[in-house]
Amino acid sequence: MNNLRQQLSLKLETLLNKTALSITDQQKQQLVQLVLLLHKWNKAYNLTSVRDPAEMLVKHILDSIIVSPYLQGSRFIDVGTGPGLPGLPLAIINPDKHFVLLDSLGKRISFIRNALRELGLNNVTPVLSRVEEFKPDHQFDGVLSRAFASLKEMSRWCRHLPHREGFFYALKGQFQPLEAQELDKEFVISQVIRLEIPELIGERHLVLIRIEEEE
Ligand SMILES: C[S@@+](CC[C@H](N)C(=O)[O-])C[C@H]1O[C@@H](n2cnc3c(N)ncnc32)[C@H](O)[C@@H]1O
Repeated sequence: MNNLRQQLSLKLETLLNKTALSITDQQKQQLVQLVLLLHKWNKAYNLTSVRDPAEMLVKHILDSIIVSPYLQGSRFIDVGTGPGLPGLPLAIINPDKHFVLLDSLGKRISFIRNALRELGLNNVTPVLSRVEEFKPDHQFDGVLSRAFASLKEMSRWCRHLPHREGFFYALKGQFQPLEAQELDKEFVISQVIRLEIPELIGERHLVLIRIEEEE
């Protein structure tokens, strides 16, 4: 395991050098620890179809933290987070922001609770709920999602979650302009950002959506 930890640390360093992201040594160790936990619990909990830990670094860790420079505000919710993606890697590198990680599957939330203890993170609240039924005390600066639902479904189901100036941040492969046309009238796409992820084959996009309320 120590050998694997070293290999992953070296690979993470190489990947990060190809990005503009700057993170502390402790955060790098926590990201590697998260991959080791995903690898360890994957068989029992069926957390991800990616089995190879080195591939997890690219497809899960880099793919999550690459969003960090675009986040505006301090309170976020990651809906349909699964094993905490993109929320857990983002929480690791943004200790000053708070993340609610929500999923309707108990096993995935159990994994996240266990990971929080192992990683010593205190800026994350795991929530077991269907998103449509979740009633937060306060609305959020941002609603994150990755591999969750179409833009139309996600925006409808999560309409109650962002505050007036908040954004939806949808992390996707290809961006289809047709998906934008299908959105309900009050949802407006404010930005589509093409993301560059080292060693990842295929396109990645971050779609920012806001709600335009009628006067
Ligand atoms: C394909 S997984 C994606 C997980 C993670 N975001 C990722 O990128 O790896 C979709 C997740 O959404 C959750 N989910 C689906 N419908 C949901 C709902 N209505 N409310 C909350 N979670 C939901 C599922 O349990 C599953 O963990």
